[in-house]
Amino acid sequence: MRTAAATAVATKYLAPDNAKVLAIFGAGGQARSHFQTMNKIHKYEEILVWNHTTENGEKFCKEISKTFKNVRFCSNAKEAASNADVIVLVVSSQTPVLKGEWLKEGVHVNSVGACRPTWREMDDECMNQCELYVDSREGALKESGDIIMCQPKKLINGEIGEVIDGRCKVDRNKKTIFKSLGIAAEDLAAGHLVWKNLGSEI
Ligand SMILES: NC(=O)C1=CN([C@@H]2O[C@H](COP(=O)(O)OP(=O)(O)OC[C@H]3O[C@@H](n4cnc5c(N)ncnc54)[C@H](OP(=O)(O)O)[C@@H]3O)[C@@H](O)[C@H]2O)C=CC1
Ligand SMILES: O=C([O-])C1=[NH+]CCC1
Repeated sequence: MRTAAATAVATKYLAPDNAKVLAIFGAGGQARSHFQTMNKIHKYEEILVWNHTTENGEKFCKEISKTFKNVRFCSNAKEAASNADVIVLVVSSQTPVLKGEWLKEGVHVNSVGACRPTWREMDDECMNQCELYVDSREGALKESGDIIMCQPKKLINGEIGEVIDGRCKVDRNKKTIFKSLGIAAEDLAAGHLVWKNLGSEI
């Protein structure tokens, strides 16, 4: 849940205010936790799901349709991406699943998978069309295959912490990416919440 909470915070600061369509790429554990947190940021009218196996994608859609009616499985990744205002990539892929040529104006992409220096989930065109924000510059330059392998080399606009405290200004009309890799501050915040809510039980 802490990863999905971090994505939701990044989306709050980077995505267009009037986001109506969410696309989730992936149908595993992170897809489920992101479904829960992303709905707290925007009131989505539709959720589109793409997964490389249809069976698991449809199972995920059926599950979330119990609490969110307007959800649809797309067997074609382009269809999901090109209609979305916000995209969440939560796949264990080593090669790009999202292409820049599919992106809508002003879209915000949360890239949560591809956490190894040799793994990709976005193609170079996607990287180069978007303003790039990360959780940690140091981590991103060592761990993100999408950043390390991108040609031409992609510059990082800022860390999400710098956006939140106002040091880094964002133009929400532009296409944006939040590259998430996970940082210790998120674990500390999650641990603190658990501790606080346990209260007198411990
Ligand atoms: N940024 C961060 O802080 C964190 C990132 N992660 C990363 O998020 C990603 C998802 O994690 P999680 O949901 O827990 O993993 P799961 O194993 O639960 O789900 C993985 C998803 O990726 C799909 N998938 C597997 N192989 C491929 C492939 N070759 N191409 C496209 N899709 C594929 C699976 O589909 P199917 O099941 O149908 O095969 C499934 O939908 C992982 O890469 C993980 O490392 C995880 C935690 C924290
Ligand atoms: O921070 C984290 O827990 C992880 N980051 C990449 C995979 C798991």
